[in-house]
Amino acid sequence: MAALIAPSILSADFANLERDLNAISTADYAHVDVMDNHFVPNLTLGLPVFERLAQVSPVPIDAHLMIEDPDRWAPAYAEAGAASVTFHAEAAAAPVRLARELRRLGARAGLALRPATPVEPFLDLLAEVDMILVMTVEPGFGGQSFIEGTLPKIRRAREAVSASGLDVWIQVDGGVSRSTIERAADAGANVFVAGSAVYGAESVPGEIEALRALADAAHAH
Ligand SMILES: O=C(CO)[C@H](O)[C@H](O)COP(=O)(O)O
Repeated sequence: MAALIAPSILSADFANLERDLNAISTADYAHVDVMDNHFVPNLTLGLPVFERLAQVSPVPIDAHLMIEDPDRWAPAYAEAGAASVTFHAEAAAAPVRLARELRRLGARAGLALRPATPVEPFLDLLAEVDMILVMTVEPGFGGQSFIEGTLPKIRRAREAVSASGLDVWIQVDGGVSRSTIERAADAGANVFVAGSAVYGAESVPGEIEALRALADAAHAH
């Protein structure tokens, strides 16, 4: 299981998004956080900006929609060119219908869970999604500390995916850094979102490589 690194542009310079996307050209994905100030108490960007990011990004875009009513809005992000669109289980009215629609539009479908949302109700639906995002902080802001209590949930999700024989990715987002990535990888995550750790580093490509190496080494144990 190769570790995939998805730097979050929430920690980029919003006046220089194209430059800061080019800075992560060695990453596997660019993680774009869409926040509506309703589902989370923060506001980032919407479709018009997203469409341009998808056009100029050197790497595929992994959209994380922290918005209400994703049933209505998420398909447009797939149409705008997102390689992967992740919506929140707590916000979706019909998650299976929405995941099927995203796949029909050619995107990977991701289901996100806030730290307090259990994964168990969704384990029978693994065949309907391409990725489970276990939030390792409360969504809304970068720079928070990793919630260690989410590790058992990552582990249970990985065990269920392995038992199913399906290739469902498990992503972690929030507080991922050199000091936490190994524990998340050991618990079974294979896609790692990191905002402040990457964009705050002295060398952005160096940090991407260091995170990837640590996660790969943890997987190898
Ligand atoms: O979804 C998020 C917060 O809700 C983000 O992806 C956030 O950018 C993670 O940042 P950091 O790596 O600094 O914790």
